[in-house]
Amino acid sequence: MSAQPATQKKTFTRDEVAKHNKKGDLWIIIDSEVYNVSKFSELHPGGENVFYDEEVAGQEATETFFGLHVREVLEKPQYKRLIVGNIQGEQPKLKADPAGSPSRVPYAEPSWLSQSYYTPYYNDSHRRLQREWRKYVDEEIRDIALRCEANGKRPDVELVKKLGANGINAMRMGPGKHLHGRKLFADIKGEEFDYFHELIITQELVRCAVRGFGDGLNGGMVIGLPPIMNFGSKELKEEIIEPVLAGDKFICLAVSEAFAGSDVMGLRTYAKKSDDGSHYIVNGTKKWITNGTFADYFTTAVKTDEGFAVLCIPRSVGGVETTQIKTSYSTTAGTAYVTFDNCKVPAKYLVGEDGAGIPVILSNFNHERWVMCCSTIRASRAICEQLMLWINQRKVFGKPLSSQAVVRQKLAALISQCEAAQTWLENVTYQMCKMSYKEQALHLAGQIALLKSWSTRVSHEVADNGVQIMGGRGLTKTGMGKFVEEFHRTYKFDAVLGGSEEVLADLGIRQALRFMPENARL
Ligand code: HEM
Repeated sequence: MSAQPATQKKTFTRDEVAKHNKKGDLWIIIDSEVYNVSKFSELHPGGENVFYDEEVAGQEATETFFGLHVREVLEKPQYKRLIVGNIQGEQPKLKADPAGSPSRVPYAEPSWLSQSYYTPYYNDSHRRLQREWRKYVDEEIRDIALRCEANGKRPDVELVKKLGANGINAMRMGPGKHLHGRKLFADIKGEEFDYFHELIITQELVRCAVRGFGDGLNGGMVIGLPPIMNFGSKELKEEIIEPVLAGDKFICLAVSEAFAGSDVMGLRTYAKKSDDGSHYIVNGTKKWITNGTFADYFTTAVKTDEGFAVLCIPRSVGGVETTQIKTSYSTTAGTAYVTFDNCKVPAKYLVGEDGAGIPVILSNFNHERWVMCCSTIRASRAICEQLMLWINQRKVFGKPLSSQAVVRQKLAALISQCEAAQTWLENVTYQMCKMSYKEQALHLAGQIALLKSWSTRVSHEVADNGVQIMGGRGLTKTGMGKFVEEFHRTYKFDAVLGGSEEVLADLGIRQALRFMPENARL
């Protein structure tokens, strides 16, 4: 039988396929589907020769294929076109589950999403949000995310506007009055929205495994808008909040400088109030400002004659320059070096009181750190899923990698840490749901600091051992190890940003010492 045109799908016996085993007439079988690779073999990125092996040419190549490629290769239209038919009486068994489905790989989902498990925390509205948001992320966001991550361009403004229209941008700001009466994604009621809903939004987005894009997609809003919402004047709120939530304007938080990172007291950016009090003249620089390259507003920590203050500086006042910083993640995050050069900022852009800027900046730290815990813990789990898939399908010395005890030991340690981290996170989230903002500041600042500090230690273990388990592929930007490579290159962001691992560990213990009973003795 001669090679069929790619469009004509037929059924074949294995004996028929076996006859197409030479250059110019070359077929292989993958997952019961017959591929005509006669022409493709010359273009194959893995080389032409691999196809002429007698165990490959005209033969069943499923296991060989999955030892070397990710499934997504077969899902690309240019390769789907190579299919000429099926093996008689057989059906594909290895197709991906539909978009939005829960993963069936053990430990790939937090236990509340695993079959047969119960949970005290999540109700029907959480489950509805999770189902619909995962589908949306898989179908509407993932491809854009992969494209932007690769080309380094900012996330599509159209997408941000869609997320404004369906309520997601507002939901990412956490529970509160801004959600009451608003139309929200998955028909969640603003009044019932709690921190578990927010956790779901954050954790599901992380599954795309594109760290730069994740921060690029309004990361600046998540940390830059709360000071306006909590401390801004009525006029400021009216000017900024809705346009940002709608995706018409972009905002970022500008605190860290080349001179000062976690050491907020060392900031040098200075805002000099005019004699008539009508405006400030701002001079200084800011560094590592997420979304800074495209932000319209900069929620900026400054020094003033009164001490510290926060000014929400519009780019439009002039004198604001932003340049892209190249970091270890994609430039899609819009990370900027910002210079303020004699910016004349009207006094109405003061957020809170002049001289009382520190509480404005500090007030959102717990929430910001908790969001970072949500994402780093979920990203670590996603990597464990990749590792489970890898050890299951990769063969070494003729046996699956999973047959090596040392590999199982490593994975056991990683999965245990991910499980423990998620459980701790859910406990903290539950406390947040029960406590007022003030109570959270008092009782949870230390807990959240310790949780974030430990979560990024877990990420470190996952990244480090993930590469060891994947080998060279864990250091390669394409192919089977690409998510492990990306995680290994970017997990440190969470360990450094939002309070470094060591500073937070220390904060956790210092907070605890404040509560030591006076009569505590060994
Ligand atoms: C329809 C069948 C096939 C298609 C569409 C295909 C496609 C690809 C693509 C796109 C890559 C580069 C992407 C990546 O790094 O994963 C690749 C790499 C490779 N392929 Fe294939 N391939 C096919 C079958 C095979 C078979 C049957 C073998 C082995 C006998 C093979 C061996 C390789 C090797 C060794 C590499 C390099 C992998 C690496 O660098 O880790 N391919 N293939």
